[in-house]
Amino acid sequence: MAGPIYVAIDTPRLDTAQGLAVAVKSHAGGLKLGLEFFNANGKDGVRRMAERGLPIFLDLKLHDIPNTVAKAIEALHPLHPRILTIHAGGGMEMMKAARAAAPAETKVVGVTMLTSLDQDDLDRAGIKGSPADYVNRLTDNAREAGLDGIVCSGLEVAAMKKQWNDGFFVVPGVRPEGSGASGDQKRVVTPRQALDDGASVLVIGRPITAAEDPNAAVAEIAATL
Ligand SMILES: O=c1ccn([C@@H]2O[C@H](COP(=O)(O)O)[C@@H](O)[C@H]2O)c(=O)[nH]1
Repeated sequence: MAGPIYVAIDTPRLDTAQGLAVAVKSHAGGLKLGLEFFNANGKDGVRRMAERGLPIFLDLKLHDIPNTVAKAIEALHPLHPRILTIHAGGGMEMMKAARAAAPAETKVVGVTMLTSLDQDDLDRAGIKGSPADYVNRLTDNAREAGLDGIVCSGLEVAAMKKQWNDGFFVVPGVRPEGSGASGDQKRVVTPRQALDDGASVLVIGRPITAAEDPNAAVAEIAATL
């Protein structure tokens, strides 16, 4: 892997996505494609992005019954994603089915608590305890189910790494020092902090893709790591 930064290419436009891939290529470790891109461009779009030569992280956050998730993952086999997300809240059987359905070379990681949520969101959902407690419970389940790792915020990654040393930790909600408002992200840390605390991969989107010069933006972030 060239580096820990996976750039979130969140656009429905294939030409824009390809332009961004070219712009960030020398400092990115991979490209993260999510629902916005996948729903607009499908598997062919993913193949076109893979032609750029960077590993592909398919962030589809699958969340359904075990059979449906397993079949959905089988349908993605031809794409050979390096990383694939499911929701850790989908239950033990679903996570086991997901891991079993994915190729060995794909890291299957469980989204614990979205970085756009905070304590208030947990309270409203009737979930007891703090974000740290909730992430901890779901991480234990993901590990027991045989997943490769989890998605969590940089606020939790140090504690999760401590208890799961060889886990694979994907950290979104990353904002460079002094980048101002964090928008819809509520649990946010800097790239340096996330990496120091044990992140395997940093997912960074808008601070790079919305910059006037995405290449300069990713280079600047990479220089802090
Ligand atoms: O908990 C999560 C899980 C996934 N994401 C995804 O990461 C990127 C973040 O983009 P930014 O522009 O850097 O905020 C985006 O694609 C999300 O779908 C997340 O943010 N939090």
